Amino acid sequence: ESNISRYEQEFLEVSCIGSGEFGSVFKCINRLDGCEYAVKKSIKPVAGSVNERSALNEVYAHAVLGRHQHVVRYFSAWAEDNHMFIQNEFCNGSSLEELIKEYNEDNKIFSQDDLRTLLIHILEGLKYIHSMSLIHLDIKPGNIFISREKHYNSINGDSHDDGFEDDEAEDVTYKIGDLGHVTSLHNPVVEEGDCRYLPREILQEDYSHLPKADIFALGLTVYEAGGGGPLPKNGVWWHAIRDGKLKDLPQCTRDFNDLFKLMIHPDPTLRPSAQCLLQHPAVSPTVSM
Ligand SMILES: Cn1cc(CCO)c2c3c(c(-c4ccccc4Cl)cc21)C(=O)NC3=O
Repeated sequence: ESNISRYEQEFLEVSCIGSGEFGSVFKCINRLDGCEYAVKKSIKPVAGSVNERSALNEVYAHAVLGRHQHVVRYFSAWAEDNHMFIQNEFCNGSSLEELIKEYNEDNKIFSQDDLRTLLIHILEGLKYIHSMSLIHLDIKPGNIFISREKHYNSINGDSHDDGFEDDEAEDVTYKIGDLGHVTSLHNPVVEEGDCRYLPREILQEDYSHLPKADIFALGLTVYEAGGGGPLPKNGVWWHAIRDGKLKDLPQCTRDFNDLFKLMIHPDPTLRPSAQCLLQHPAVSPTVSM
């Protein structure tokens, strides 16, 4: 019957985990499989509007991008009673934006190794997205979600509990989410992302090197996680960054700081690709045979 909502039928709503002009995101439990999901509920966009294109883009992108460890997994999308729903993988460790806020409040900083892990995970995700001739166009801390898995490896196999939690290891996985700005490399329809992470060439409507816009945004995202934020939305400092000027992060080496400058280079052709950065000595130190 039309008045029974699929959302209510299939999901138990646990809590609201985000809301904005886009709509609201809920942590839900699927009544059939008992798993947790993130379900975004938004007002159904007007047919033919920019919002509809963006909403359809998101679902097309998820459908094409299938499954990758560093891209938030998509399960389903549907429309009912003037709303649109998209059901994604629930990442239990909140967003990078929230984690950066916590670190700032607790006066903690990401170590260079933490930054390297973040960089590698998102580069792997971007390498996959770009390999499908797609561009994300809104890489930023608020669109990077974290999954944490606890592993209990029994130390040297003996069963007695020495009372220390050292047998608890925690794996953190960073995932690219929110594919609402994704566009195709070949016939790009650019919906600009957050201006704090936007390279100058996109503002000037030069779409000839779109994958490098994601590299630029990732460079500033990792820089911000390392304590380089908050990033300007406009003004003199916004332009200084687009001229390639970034203060060094004190916890990082010369090489790592130079990596940020390379990723945000004013000339997009001089920014390395995701594939190239993954082989950069400062990112994955080459094993000297
Ligand atoms: C605000 N917010 C908080 C979270 C939980 C992070 O620990 C979250 C998620 C998503 C999304 C999301 C973003 C864009 C489109 C659809 C969804 Cl479900 C939003 C999320 C998503 O796709 N998966 C999430 O975990």
